[in-house]
Amino acid sequence: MPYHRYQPAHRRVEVPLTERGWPARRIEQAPLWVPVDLRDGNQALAEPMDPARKRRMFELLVAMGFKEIEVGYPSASQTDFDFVRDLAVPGAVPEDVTIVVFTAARRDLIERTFESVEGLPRVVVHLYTATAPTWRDVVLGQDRESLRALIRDAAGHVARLADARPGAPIRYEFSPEVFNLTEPDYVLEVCDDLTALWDASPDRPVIHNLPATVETATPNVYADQIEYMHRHLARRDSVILSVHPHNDRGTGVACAELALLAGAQRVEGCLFGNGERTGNVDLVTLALNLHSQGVDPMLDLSDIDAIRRTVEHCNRLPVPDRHPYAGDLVYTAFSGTHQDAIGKGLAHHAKRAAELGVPVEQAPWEVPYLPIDPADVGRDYQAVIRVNSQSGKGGIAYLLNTHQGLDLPRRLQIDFSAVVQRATDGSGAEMTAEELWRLFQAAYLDPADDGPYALADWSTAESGPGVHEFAGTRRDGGGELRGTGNGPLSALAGALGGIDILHYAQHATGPGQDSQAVAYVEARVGETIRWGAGRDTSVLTASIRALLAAANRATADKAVRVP
Ligand SMILES: CC(=O)SCCNC(=O)CCNC(=O)[C@H](O)C(C)(C)COP(=O)(O)OP(=O)(O)OC[C@H]1O[C@@H](n2cnc3c(N)ncnc32)[C@H](O)[C@@H]1OP(=O)(O)O
Ligand SMILES: CC(C)C(=O)C(=O)O
Repeated sequence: MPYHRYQPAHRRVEVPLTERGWPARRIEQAPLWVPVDLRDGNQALAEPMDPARKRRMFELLVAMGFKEIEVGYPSASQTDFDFVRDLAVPGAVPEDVTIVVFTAARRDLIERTFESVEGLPRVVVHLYTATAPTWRDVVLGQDRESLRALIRDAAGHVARLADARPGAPIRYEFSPEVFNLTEPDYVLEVCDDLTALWDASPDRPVIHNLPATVETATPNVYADQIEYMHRHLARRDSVILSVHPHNDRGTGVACAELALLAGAQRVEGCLFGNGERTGNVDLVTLALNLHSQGVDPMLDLSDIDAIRRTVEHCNRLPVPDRHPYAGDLVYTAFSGTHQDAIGKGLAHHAKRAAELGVPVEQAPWEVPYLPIDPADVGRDYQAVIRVNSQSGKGGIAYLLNTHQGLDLPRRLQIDFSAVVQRATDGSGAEMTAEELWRLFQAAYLDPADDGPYALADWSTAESGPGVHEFAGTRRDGGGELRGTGNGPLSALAGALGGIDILHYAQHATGPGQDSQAVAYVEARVGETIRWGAGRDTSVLTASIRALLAAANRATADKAVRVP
């Protein structure tokens, strides 16, 4: 691999920051969020959004609570232009939402941009020009001074058109594209020029948006760059410092978070990280990271699956199964020890909520392996634990408990887990809760009717105080079984002869009189120990069937048939 062809970030741009405040700070409030799905996200799609998709995306962003939304690059295409014009229809944009439109620093494009926003009451015009040396030299053919003059000229044109516009004033945004590879002193010169030219003030601040257009360094480098700007930008109280990280190194979220520590107030990004190449920073992850720290993200993400479906429809791109907070598998544990911990954690959580007298969804969250309560984003617990060959007894017991109301004794959990292992190792596939239940039935319930002790009929009677009789007829023609004991079950054990009951448990599978009883018996026949289970509306029948199942299994030692 020719790694020697590449320069480390610190050799490409030096940040003259000698001491830094960001490592010691905490994020205590949400930044201003600005989704750029309809512009930066859209321009990265093989098939850009059609008007209907743009509309759906816009409505989603409004419903989620975004207050500033970049809606397009109206001078770039008729679709974008028309979409902005549609938003100019009275009532199309809620009163607390501001529209951002994007333009390069070219007079013709700027003029078209202003045409598009005619009649829109709250608008930010977002002007951009690449400022990094390679872009200056190779793409734009400008040196530092001529490019600075070009930007000033374009910004002046923006200001003139804004001044000439009747009605509500326009706000201004500038992005020195590829900020992260631009000399810091040059960024300051260019941005300070515009702060002055646009006459920014605390009540009409200018937005300076500092993009990591192509992410090239570790997030601490970006944080240093942002802190440097935060400390040195002129009229700082008249500037909203914004960041716009991309994700080329996979650390866009970290860049945004460290940038906030370093003084950034506003973040541009896309839902689920759509955008050029590896994408823009993911606003959903950023917002839910805040949520998970007890900070109000100021966005409604309570139905993450609905949001995801809309975004997938608009972008025609899937959100991966492992995507933070939103992927299909991110609240799911397959592995045994994780399942065990989650199962215990959820039980503990329910108990704690009851002790505090609050609903479970209000109780403080501290469940192992789940950074947030899936219910916060509209996910249920059904998919939290799923079973495959990596699963242990905890997860298996959890599924049988939540789906069938079974509360398996610990040794039966261990026993059944080996049965599941054999089945999943054999198939290599995941086992659904329904399949797990069928396997449990085949292993522990059905053997009551399959073996030497399968009975055609049976009855019990109390022949005297503490004296119980059992009588039954074997199905295989092996004659009658009769026994006496101090309870019906010991009477059956007596009838079977040579069988010890090592463990017995029973419980109802749900509340109410109609719920079924389930009984578990661990029995020894000679050297062989086997579990059996029974389920019936009668506790007695469930118990008798559990012992018959254990006896049949121990005697016949049948291999479990995987259904
Ligand atoms: C990082 C970002 O996301 S930046 C946004 C990128 N988004 C897009 O490009 C999507 C929409 N763009 C478009 O539809 C087109 O590029 C248009 C309509 C804006 C312009 O189209 P064209 O006039 O055909 O120009 P083209 O697409 O080839 O762009 C390159 C030209 O723009 C110039 N240019 C690039 N960026 C800028 C800028 N910020 N300000 C001024 N000029 C610029 C280049 O120097 C080049 O000029 P040249 O042709 O004289 O060499
Ligand atoms: C020009 C800015 C805002 C941008 O899209 C980028 O640098 O990625």
